[in-house]
Amino acid sequence: MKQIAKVIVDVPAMQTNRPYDYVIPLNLVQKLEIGMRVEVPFGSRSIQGFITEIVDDSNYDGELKEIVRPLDIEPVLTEELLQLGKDMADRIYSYQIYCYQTMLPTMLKAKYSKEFFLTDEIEEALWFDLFEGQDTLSWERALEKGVLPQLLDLKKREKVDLRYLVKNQVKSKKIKVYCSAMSWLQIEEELETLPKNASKQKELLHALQKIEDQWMTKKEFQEQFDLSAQTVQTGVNKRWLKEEEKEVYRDPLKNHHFSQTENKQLNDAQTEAFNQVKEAIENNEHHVFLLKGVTGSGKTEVYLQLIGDVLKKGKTALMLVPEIALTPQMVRHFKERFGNDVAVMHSGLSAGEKYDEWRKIKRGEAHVVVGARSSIFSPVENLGIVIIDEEHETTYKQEDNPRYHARNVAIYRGKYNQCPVILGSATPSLESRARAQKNVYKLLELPDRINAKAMPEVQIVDMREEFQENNRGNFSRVLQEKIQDRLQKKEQSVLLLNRRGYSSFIMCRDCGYVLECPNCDISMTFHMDTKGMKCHYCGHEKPVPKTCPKCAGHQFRYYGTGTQKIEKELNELFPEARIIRMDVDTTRKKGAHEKLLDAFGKGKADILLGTQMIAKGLDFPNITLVGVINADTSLNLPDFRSSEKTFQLLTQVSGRAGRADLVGEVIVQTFNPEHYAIEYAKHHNYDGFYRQEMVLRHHGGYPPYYFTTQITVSDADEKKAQVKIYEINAMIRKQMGEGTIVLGPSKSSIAKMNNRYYFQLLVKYKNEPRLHDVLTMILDQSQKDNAKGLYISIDTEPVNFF
Ligand SMILES: Nc1ncnc2c1ncn2[C@@H]1O[C@H](COP(=O)(O)OP(=O)(O)OP(=O)(O)O)[C@@H](O)[C@H]1O
Ligand SMILES: [Zn+2]
Ligand SMILES: [Zn+2]
Repeated sequence: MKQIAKVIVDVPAMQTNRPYDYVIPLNLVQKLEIGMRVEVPFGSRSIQGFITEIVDDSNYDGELKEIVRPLDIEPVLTEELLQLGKDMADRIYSYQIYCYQTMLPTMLKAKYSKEFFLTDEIEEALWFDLFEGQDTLSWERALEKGVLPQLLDLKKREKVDLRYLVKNQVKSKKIKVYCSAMSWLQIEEELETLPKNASKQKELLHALQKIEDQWMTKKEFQEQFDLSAQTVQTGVNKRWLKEEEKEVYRDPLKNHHFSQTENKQLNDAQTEAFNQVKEAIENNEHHVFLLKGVTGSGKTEVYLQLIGDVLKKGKTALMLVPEIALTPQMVRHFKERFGNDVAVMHSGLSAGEKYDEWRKIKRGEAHVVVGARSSIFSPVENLGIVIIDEEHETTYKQEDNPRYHARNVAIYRGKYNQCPVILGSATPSLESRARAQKNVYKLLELPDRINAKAMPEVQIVDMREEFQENNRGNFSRVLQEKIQDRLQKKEQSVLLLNRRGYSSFIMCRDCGYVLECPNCDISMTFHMDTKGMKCHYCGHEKPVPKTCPKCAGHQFRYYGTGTQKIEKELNELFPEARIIRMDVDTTRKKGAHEKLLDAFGKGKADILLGTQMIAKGLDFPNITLVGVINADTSLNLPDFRSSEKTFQLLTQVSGRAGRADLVGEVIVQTFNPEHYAIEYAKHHNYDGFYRQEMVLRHHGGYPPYYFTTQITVSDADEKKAQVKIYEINAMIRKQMGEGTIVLGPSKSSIAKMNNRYYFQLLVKYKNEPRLHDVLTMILDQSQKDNAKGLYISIDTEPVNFF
């Protein structure tokens, strides 16, 4: 019987954003499944695609081409993910192919070679025929021999499997493991033959009697039985131990030891929150819960117990954490509770590690996924709960195409699986809080810290006064005193340098010239470590000029304060203090982030100085002082969310102080002490902030009162981009209803980037059912321009305004 596969092809364009029909070759009928990748002819070439549907008939009039070959032996996308990709592409004006590719680990996107391997015994004749007497068979060889259909059959019978080998030869990882080569009795005999003084070897033999047929690495052997490497090697040489190679998952946490933790006794507020969600789990009901709990209120424990509950039902759980909060401390909570049932996904993993974690999830070997934004696409089945911690974080929105928001994807998956979604935060986004107000989300609150611990006292320091009194440094006198005090008491301090919306640049003292990037419309940033200038948008680098390009003056002024400069100042003020600095420079190396935090946790430093990345998730008992060096920089951004972001940052970082027995204290230095974001943060008053900010948003016509969609046009030719944005502007204005506001067109605030010119338009609306069609049409019509290098991008609910 003839079968047709509908395939989304790897041609990201509006016209090709729909399935194409291909005939399934006869020998693959009944063997291909939806969600598999296939190679298909397209025009004159061969490309990759995803099967989204298999049908008996095609409406296509012309002659259909055949699928060239499958690229997988089992689906890489589930039915749910296929559907999600389709809906998502439409909602966020992207292409299905982009959405599907985003869902997969890089290893599956990269170029790869593949091999079949035996997982079970097969008939000898077949073994010789297919595998030529070997354990593995490369994919190419299988194609050459034309035996793919037979292999797929064997796969169905669970006799063979396929593994991917990346071009650069990162194979599945193998390690050597050892096991006793002798029976208990044989060992007894061996013991008799040993001389009296061979005590080490005897120890080894006794150890072997204990492990029986358990396989271990040499290292495990040494550690478990307290033996030296040499002794173990003797055992190998004497053939007391037999050796074997074992395929292992690359375990990014291999050096960590996790001891099992038990559920904590929940307090009243935790219990109440837990029960409400549990009810939804019991009834297989989809609800979105907003768990608003002050810092240190024990949100994590609630997540843990809910996940435990879901696992007991044989279901799976997705736990999202912002990338920078995905610290070992965070992961540890989950590993300690659920052990190997947890897969961890974040950008710090190598491609191989990510692929291995993904496979664990796909195969159902891990039921809990803890990860950053993109792990919302994990191929879990039978989903029982989705949790998004720190739900207010803007990094949950991807800024490149596909511009999805993990929160929306979470809700989609929650609906699809009829399971609850929890959005947790001490400082919920205004959008989420407002939805809870309208009962779209259910509000759950943890108003107090665990054990009724007090919130830390926050003191605001007016830096203008410091200035007037001739303190030109970055540390106010109070903050200096407090740091000194902590040093004496051997307690720890955390200092935050707010770098949001902030850059350091150099300016000519004589003429005021500021060095700008030649490709972009932005001043270049000065980097202390390399003593060079760099453009943050295109990466262009330059040495610091010796003379001013404009007036040939020799003197430059350095603006802005980097963490290095602050560290230097700290060193001068407190020569005896041990300082750990955490910023992009000190955390670039893999594992550095974790090492630094670990050292701080172990008390190897008195002060942790860092950027935003230290504001979250730290739960160290000895931190009693938090200092915010500059609260204001993020207040001055041309973004209607600048107050919200500042309030969130201050609240989060304050939350690091006094979480255990010691009382915590916070010093916030600012040039705007009367700003409401700072005032409310001082009093830990989220609700007050929420009310005032809502009034302002209402007046300004901003979210959550309005939806926003931003349209950006860019081209290497400024004129062309400008003409296009005016065209779009006219089209939109003509069709939009009353009450919809169109702002612009205007130059983007970074009007030139990487030698391309940017223009934008912002549409604000409450209810605009036609907008979607109009925008889709605009994208449709822009195909020709696209080929000539003019790009239109549409961002729904942008989170960063520049
Ligand atoms: N029911 C409980 N009994 C005792 N200790 C608890 C309980 N629940 C949580 N804790 C402990 O309280 C501390 C704070 O909890 P947790 O880190 O989960 O707070 P959080 O709400 O996630 O805070 P943040 O938003 O600041 O990250 C942790 O050390 C945790 O182990
Ligand atoms: Zn000059
Ligand atoms: Zn640049």
